[in-house]
Amino acid sequence: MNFNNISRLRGEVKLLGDKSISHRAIMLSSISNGNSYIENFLMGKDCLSTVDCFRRMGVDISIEKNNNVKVKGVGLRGLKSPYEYLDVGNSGTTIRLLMGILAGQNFKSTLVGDKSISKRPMNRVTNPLRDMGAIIQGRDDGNFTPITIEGGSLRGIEYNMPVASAQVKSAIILASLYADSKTKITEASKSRNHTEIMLKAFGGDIKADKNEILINKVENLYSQDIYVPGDISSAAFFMCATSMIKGSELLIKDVGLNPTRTGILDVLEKMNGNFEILNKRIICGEEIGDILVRYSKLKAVEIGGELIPRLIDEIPIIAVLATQCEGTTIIKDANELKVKESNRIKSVVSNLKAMGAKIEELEDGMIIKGPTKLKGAYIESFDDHRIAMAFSVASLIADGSTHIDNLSCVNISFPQFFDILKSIIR
Ligand SMILES: O=C(O)C1=C[C@@H](OP(=O)(O)O)[C@@H](O)[C@H](O)C1
Ligand SMILES: C=C(OP(=O)(O)O)C(=O)O
Repeated sequence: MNFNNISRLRGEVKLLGDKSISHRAIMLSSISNGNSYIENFLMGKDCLSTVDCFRRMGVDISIEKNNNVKVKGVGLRGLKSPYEYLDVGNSGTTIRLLMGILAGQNFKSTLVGDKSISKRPMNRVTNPLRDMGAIIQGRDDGNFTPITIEGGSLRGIEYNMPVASAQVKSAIILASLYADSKTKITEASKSRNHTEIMLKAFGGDIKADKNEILINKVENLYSQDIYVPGDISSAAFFMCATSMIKGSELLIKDVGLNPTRTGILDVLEKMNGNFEILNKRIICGEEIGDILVRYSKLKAVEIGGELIPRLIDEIPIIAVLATQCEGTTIIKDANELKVKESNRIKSVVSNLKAMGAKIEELEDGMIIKGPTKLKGAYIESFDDHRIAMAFSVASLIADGSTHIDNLSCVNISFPQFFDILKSIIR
């Protein structure tokens, strides 16, 4: 793949559904009563791992034309004991949210995943679920896969979140559906709230006010039709590419704009980016709109604190963008990057250094001085989809050719990435 000497990006694109919302749509539809239709589902490997796990527990899920999915819900207590391992592949969202649901089942099940998953910490979910009464075993006292969960009757807990993580929060919310008393979760920094929004639509008894969430048990959840908005985390690659390449202009249609996910827009605005939000509306409780973005001369910013959970997956591409900003960009408070598909602080710093960027690694982030003309290099993706895509964008603005290993990992979250990129290169 070589994208040297492109002159600009132009056009109109529509992206497949948001990854976080697609996972939740399969999970909640599976444990509700009735048939749910999911439109614009993300047919990426991670979301298909979620589909596979629920099929193994007896849920009839059919993938139909045009990225639509039909789920025949089995109800809160209708999942069947799987006779094989539940394989979550590369997906942190699948394993952590599923652990919450499995904690409430009257059967024992074992979760496995790929090499990357086997290194990601699960004790952040294991600990609160054990407090609720689940029996969980796994390597290093339930911290790493394979993880076996013996579910059963659970009790509600009061839980102050030690890390800003929507996966942990969602696992506790989903387990609370099976608990005999109320659960209260308090977040220090607000993480994405798609579970709260969708669960309410399915008939869950959940109240979310600022950083506090209260959940009570219900007898049933009821099926819903869900439209999944375009994934802002995928849109971010094209928004940043367009902002960096002179003469570029791109319209990205129907993107999810839930405020817990729009940190990238706040950053672009602070950098002096040129973009407009058009056609803003709400569908299935989620904000959605079109993003019209144009090239502009950018300036450095400081990124940290409560902004981090609102743009955590976008940091690799933001770091690439920062190399083109005038001044010093500081990214801090981003320790969570170390426990993603790769250690994203190290992956970003080593690859940007190889391309000639002025970048310094911090314990919890990085410092980038710009603007720098990047040069082509040999890039290691570390089999991390966001690293492969961020550096594919970096290659567009680099002198000389860039080689990135294992580009196929983009299929985890964005199988159409290269097709869409090719379609907008002018
Ligand atoms: O809940 C979710 O769908 C996600 C939450 C985030 O992880 P954490 O909860 O670990 O921050 C994010 O990085 C991941 O891509 C998706
Ligand atoms: C971290 C990510 O996903 P997950 O945690 O679901 O593997 C991601 O998509 O960047």
